[in-house]
Amino acid sequence: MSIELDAVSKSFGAVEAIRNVSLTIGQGEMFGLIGHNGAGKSTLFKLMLGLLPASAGAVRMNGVPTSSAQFRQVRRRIGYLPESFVSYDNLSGLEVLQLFADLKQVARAECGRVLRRVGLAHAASRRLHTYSKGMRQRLGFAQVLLGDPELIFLDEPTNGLDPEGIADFYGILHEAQGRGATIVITSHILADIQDRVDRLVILDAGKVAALGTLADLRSRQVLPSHIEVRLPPGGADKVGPALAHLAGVTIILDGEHATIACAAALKAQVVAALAPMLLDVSIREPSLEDLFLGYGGHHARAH
Ligand SMILES: Nc1ncnc2c1ncn2[C@@H]1O[C@H](COP(=O)(O)OP(=O)(O)OP(=O)(O)O)[C@@H](O)[C@H]1O
Repeated sequence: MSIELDAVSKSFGAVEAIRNVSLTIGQGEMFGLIGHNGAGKSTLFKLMLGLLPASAGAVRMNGVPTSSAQFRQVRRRIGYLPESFVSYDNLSGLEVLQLFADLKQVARAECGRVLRRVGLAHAASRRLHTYSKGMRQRLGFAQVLLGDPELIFLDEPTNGLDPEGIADFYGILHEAQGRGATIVITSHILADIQDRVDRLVILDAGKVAALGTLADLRSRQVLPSHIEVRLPPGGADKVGPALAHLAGVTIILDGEHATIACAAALKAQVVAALAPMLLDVSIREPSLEDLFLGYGGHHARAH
């Protein structure tokens, strides 16, 4: 399913939570939504789900406006995991899932398969109050998967999951993507999302600060690459002279280690110039965290 936002704005009284956002998410895409606290991520999700009406502009799914009567039919094909998945503590995992199956008009027989898929088969008959945070999150994810949705919205889905849980989770998402599902995901764990989404948008105070693939975002911002080297005793003194012919290179010396920041286009020349004296070298490309801070995510530090 494709999603189209056409000049969408949303105000709550004087607060402009979303300002003139236009973007298209293609069918089968894994799309990331990044932004600091209060940037408007949850509001944008709710607008896309048709849970909130836009103050201006239009949201369409496969061409169907979320404000139209036909959207009820489209909504059946959507799976949604809210930021905090709360359910009935006195029910078992299986009972909770059966409740969701009934609400979604999906056969209850699907519940066992989905519980197995998220690794909860062993705990199906245990009451929810005995579940850990990660198990609850897995159950929330199981609820999303019921009925093989064509569009999956996940708000901070890896909260509470351990590294194995996160890997399982993305494995399942890739299966869904393989059968053509479109996936929209928010995360504060930037390192977690950066190698997994096809494209992403960075929201800043309700506006699109950046939109594209990670490579697009990196190339537009021209952030430096960092080359970290280990040198033999006395090597540090030779780094400056060896790189003197290259413009725009910053060198930080720390004993036998040096970090050289330079434009991506200069990496090979820096390494070649230092090659005779290198004991070890590693290159760190700008991370999503670096991009996020550069595109306005610095506000996140205040929270
Ligand atoms: N129902 C509401 N009434 C009034 N203001 C709201 C409402 N919902 C959101 N806002 C405001 O809209 C802005 C965007 O909030 P939103 O929850 O979308 O941000 P977010 O990016 O999801 O933040 P977080 O990362 O903290 O969950 C904030 O200033 C928030 O206070």
